[in-house]
Amino acid sequence: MSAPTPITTVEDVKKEVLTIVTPTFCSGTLPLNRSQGGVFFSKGESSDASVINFADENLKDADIAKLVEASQRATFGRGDQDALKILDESYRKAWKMDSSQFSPQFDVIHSGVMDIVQEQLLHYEKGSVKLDPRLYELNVYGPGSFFKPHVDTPRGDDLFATLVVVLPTVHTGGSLLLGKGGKLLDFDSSTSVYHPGTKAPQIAFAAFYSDIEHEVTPVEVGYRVTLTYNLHLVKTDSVVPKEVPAKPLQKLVANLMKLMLNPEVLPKGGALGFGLLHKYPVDAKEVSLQEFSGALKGNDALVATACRRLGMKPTVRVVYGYDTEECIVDFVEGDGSSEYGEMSLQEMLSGEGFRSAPRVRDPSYRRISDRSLPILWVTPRMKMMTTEFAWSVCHDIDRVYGDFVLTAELKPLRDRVAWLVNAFPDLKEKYEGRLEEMIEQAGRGEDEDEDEDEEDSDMSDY
Ligand SMILES: O=C(O)CCC(=O)C(=O)O
Ligand SMILES: [Fe+2]
Repeated sequence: MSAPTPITTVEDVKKEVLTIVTPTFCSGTLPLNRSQGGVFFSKGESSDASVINFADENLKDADIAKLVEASQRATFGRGDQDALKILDESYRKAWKMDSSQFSPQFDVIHSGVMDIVQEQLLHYEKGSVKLDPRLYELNVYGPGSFFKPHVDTPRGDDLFATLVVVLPTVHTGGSLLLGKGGKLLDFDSSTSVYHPGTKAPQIAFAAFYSDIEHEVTPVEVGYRVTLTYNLHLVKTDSVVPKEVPAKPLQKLVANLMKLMLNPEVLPKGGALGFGLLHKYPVDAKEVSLQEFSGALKGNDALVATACRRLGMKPTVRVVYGYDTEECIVDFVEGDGSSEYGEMSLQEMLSGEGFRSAPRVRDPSYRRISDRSLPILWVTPRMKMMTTEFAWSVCHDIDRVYGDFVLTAELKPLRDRVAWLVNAFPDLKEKYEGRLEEMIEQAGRGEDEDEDEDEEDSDMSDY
């Protein structure tokens, strides 16, 4: 039997990256004791507080009506500025209380909810980050209340996910649908806020990356009461040991490895490019780009981890586009100057003197380097100059969701095969000498092209 072919194509890897589904949400239920069921609240200015206990099996709609009385009509945000919050009951019809007005006894950390959420949503990310839950609002959805499809406002660069805790009340309707039309999850909390056997009150929770589209379908009967938390990314000193789910990662590593071994794939080196599947908050006002310091979500984190395992350093970059031109720039340290001389990003995006050559900056240089690397796109890239971005610049909004790409530098064939053989000793055996043959061939090719290479090294076109 002859040795297997150690190659795969970009199309194969693309198909794989796009079909792996790392969870983008998680949901569950937890019993609610009386000692955790109380919610204290005040009527705004007034200092007398009332309390309702949601673990009380005899809780009546009339009790919840008191909560409604102390609440305001819910607005929704455009951008992260309160001045831009809009009251539009054709879009969101519900009541809300800001976190300054109420205090739940329920503890989202000690109850264990955050452990579950972190485990699921930080799946493939390094163990040095965790999610900090910040209580945001209490919402009451009565009969006819709903929230149309939206993504949550990117409050701060570190907003990562949203957690909704549904308190036990008798109601029907009011499903949380994740993904367009609920294609990811139809979370009908009305059927899970009481234990199916014992009928004991319990909370139902769902957490999801904040850039995922979601909606709440109309409540039909009763009240649906929720606590919402913004889950912010924070660094931790204590590195949490993690068990990374092995299967999808192993499969992707194996496939990417075969792509690296394909002599037709960037034999002289370059970079693999992946359009990220999720969006991340960016500061729309910052003309000098800042380093991406966040954690990656779901499949994006999986791709970065797979690249790292194969010795390719993944970097998150941004693609700016204007008209038909585009360029890829790195993040600079934020000293006020852009990559493009003294030009601001806005000026750059408005077309004045825009540099159209897509380039990858060598990470070891402060300025964009003259060395441009060809990029082979595995998954399609998005452009940053979206209508949302333009809207934010015009309307003075601080943060928007941006589209990012991940690039992983690919060494010339000879070097990368040598690296792989060293890191994965069983490769040699598996491909029975074919790798040496390939290295030799690649070496010959490089020698032949050398002169030509030097001449056009600044001008390589993609
Ligand atoms: O109540 C829910 O399930 C989700 C509410 C929501 O989308 C929000 O408050 O932004
Ligand atoms: Fe939302």
